[in-house]
Amino acid sequence: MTIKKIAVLTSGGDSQGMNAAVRAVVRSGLYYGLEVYGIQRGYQGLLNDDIFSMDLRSVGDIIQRGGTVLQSARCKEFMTPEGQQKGADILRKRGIDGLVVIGGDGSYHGANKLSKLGINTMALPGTIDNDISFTDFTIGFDTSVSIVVDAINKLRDTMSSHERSSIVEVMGRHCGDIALYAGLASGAETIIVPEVPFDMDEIAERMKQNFAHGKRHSIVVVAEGAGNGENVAKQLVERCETLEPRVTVLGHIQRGGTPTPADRNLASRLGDFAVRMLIAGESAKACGIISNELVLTDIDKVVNSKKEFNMELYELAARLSQ
Ligand SMILES: Nc1ncnc2c1ncn2[C@@H]1O[C@H](COP(=O)(O)OP(=O)(O)OP(=O)(O)O)[C@@H](O)[C@H]1O
Ligand SMILES: O=P(O)(O)OC[C@H]1O[C@](O)(CO)[C@@H](O)[C@@H]1O
Ligand SMILES: [Mg+2]
Repeated sequence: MTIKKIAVLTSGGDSQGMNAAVRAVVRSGLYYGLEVYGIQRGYQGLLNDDIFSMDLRSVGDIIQRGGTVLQSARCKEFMTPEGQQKGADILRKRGIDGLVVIGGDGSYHGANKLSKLGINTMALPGTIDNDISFTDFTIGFDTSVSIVVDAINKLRDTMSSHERSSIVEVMGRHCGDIALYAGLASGAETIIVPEVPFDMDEIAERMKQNFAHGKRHSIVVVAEGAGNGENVAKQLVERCETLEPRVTVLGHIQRGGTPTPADRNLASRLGDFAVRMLIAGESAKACGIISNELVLTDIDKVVNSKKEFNMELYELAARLSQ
């Protein structure tokens, strides 16, 4: 089948670089002679038939912008078989024969359902969480980690002056990658993630010992999926009242701001790849990057496997933070 019309949407939590990905899909699509449509507000916009034609100028001046010009949403109706059927019918009625979904694991599930209903679908990893398997990195993760590292640099200054401990809660509902990569890059003493069991007695004891041996401030990074910062601070004080922890919840700051060059380039490569693969007749695939090579994997396989946690990096961070 020759592809003529494609559409693109962004879904789930936004991520820095989604705009660069949308730009790449639109410009590559037009370059290869396709008609390209944008769907506003993710699957919600699809169900509302909120679909519009895009041209070269629709994606001008957005490569450097965080957020998503297509806007994003979490859509309950699309979780139902009836909602998914309605979405497929709308795409078919409009003659759209290829869909690019940019989003996280939940959005991938939605794309998988649409592909099972006969829609040619490509999924791009757009989430700060880095929780998608068959790709080393997701679009937005690098920017998010940079934001966390920048914040920890600042926290370190004041923690050092006052000889305190900083508890930094970062995003990652079920995935500790932001905590891991930001923790390693900022020399955090402790990294608490959902993938690795932790012992608060042991953490408090190590902090106490460190303090006694001259390391008089420390950084503890907690992924939200492993607990909340306030709770961690409370448990530490219960075990050692001299620790003086201060909690910072970085929250949605991690999802905003200009994407790093790494995220823009990843998004540009993946967006263009998705279009070329649709034209080549591929469908029901997830686009990713492994060892700097673009790779295509069945979406079904991706949504049914959990991303492997990088224990090597976790152990490295522990070795270097003594
Ligand atoms: N199992 C599913 N079947 C169909 N659609 C789904 C499914 N799970 C999620 N979706 C759709 O995808 C949307 C986005 O999913 P979710 O809220 O999990 O965010 P995400 O894409 O994982 O992004 P992030 O985790 O980065 O915020 C949901 O609101 C829903 O419309
Ligand atoms: O406030 P929202 O938009 O529901 O998003 C919060 C969640 O989305 C993510 O940031 C991913 O985008 C998670 O890490 C976080 O738990
Ligand atoms: Mg998700």
